[in-house]
Amino acid sequence: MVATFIVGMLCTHLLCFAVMFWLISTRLQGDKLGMGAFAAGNAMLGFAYVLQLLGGPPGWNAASALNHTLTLCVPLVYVVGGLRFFGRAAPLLRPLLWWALAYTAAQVLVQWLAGPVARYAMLSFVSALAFLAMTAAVVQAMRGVARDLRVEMGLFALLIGGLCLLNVAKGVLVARDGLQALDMGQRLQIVFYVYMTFLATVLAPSMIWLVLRRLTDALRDAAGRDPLTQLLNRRGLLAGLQGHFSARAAGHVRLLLLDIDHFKRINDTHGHQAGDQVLCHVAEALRQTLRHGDLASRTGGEEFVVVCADADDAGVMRLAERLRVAIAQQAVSRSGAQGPLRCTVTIGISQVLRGVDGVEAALQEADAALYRGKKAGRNRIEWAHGGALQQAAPSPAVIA
Ligand SMILES: Nc1nc2c(ncn2[C@@H]2O[C@H](COP(=O)(O)OP(=O)(O)OP(=O)(O)O)[C@@H](O)[C@H]2O)c(=O)[nH]1
Repeated sequence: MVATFIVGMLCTHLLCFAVMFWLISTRLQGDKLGMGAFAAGNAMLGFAYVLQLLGGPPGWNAASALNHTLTLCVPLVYVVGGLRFFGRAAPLLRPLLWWALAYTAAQVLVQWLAGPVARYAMLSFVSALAFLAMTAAVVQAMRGVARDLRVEMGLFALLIGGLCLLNVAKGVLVARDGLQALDMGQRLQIVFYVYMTFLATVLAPSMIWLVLRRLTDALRDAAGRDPLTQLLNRRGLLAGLQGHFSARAAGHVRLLLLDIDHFKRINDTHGHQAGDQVLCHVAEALRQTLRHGDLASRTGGEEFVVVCADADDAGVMRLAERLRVAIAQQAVSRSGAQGPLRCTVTIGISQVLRGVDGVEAALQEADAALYRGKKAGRNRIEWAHGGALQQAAPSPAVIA
């Protein structure tokens, strides 16, 4: 009676969360974060328990065979959901059909050759193997794709590992005591159902928490990025600087303010679309040239700010020069049969910055230096404390 009540609650729980996962997946556009697969997995497991409740005592019939196949398909469906959550394009329907067919055939064979006890023991041992593989996969993910979700993944590994052990114990009991070990009133069965209910109670809300985390991270990231170049915007730049200075071993930084030369002329001569391509070209040059730990942002129309971390004067100068040359030398990639287009930048470098409080002042210093560079002929680098350290080779700002 107690076991029947627990399994009834478990079914309700699994089916309710199946509906919730499905509803979430319908609200997500593009990346569904595996919610469709998790909904299917919950629905299949819930249906398997409904079959168990309605099917009566263990034995060989269609409901029991379907129950076993469904139960064994669920780990596969959850694995596919997990892969999709982490951005892998994992197919579901075809592998699921093959797996269901293979396991149903194995059931018929084992039932025919060794009888029902062997078939039930097989379900427990194969389930244990599947959960062992899932635990190993979750632990592996903690070192790779799920590095930012270590705590959550650790909890999942622990819970799925427990399920693996319970299945081993159940398989051993079935092999030793026969089908009576599966009586719903047996102690291990009750422990099993309570554990499953606990899992369903903990794992389903955890999944929703993970989706929420992913969505809020994506929102924060989008709010801090420039949609055209995918570099940070001003808000992202400030957040990046805050992150840098809040680290215990944070060193000083310098700000490099880059402004594309005669950008208005590029727009006027080649059109706004070409202007946008030039902006993307500069952004790409920044991405390719900067070191890990430096930050690149587009803070205004044709204005970029680079944060150069922990470098001495010579290092900052080398970086600025590499940027200037990279932008000037590579032609802007343009669609269609248009001729090559090049651009140059003028760069102003701020004094050393040791905390976020000084950002506005540092930007003003870099801006004043940049202004001097523009006045002095463009395509050059100027320090905030005066004096051009690099006189650029004269080159036309735009060669069309
Ligand atoms: N294509 C494109 N143009 C933009 C964007 N944002 C601002 N602009 C244009 O950038 C131009 C900036 O021109 P100016 O500030 O006069 O500067 P400049 O022509 O680069 O001259 P110097 O900086 O003195 O070399 C303006 O024509 C803006 O319309 C954008 O997102 N895309």
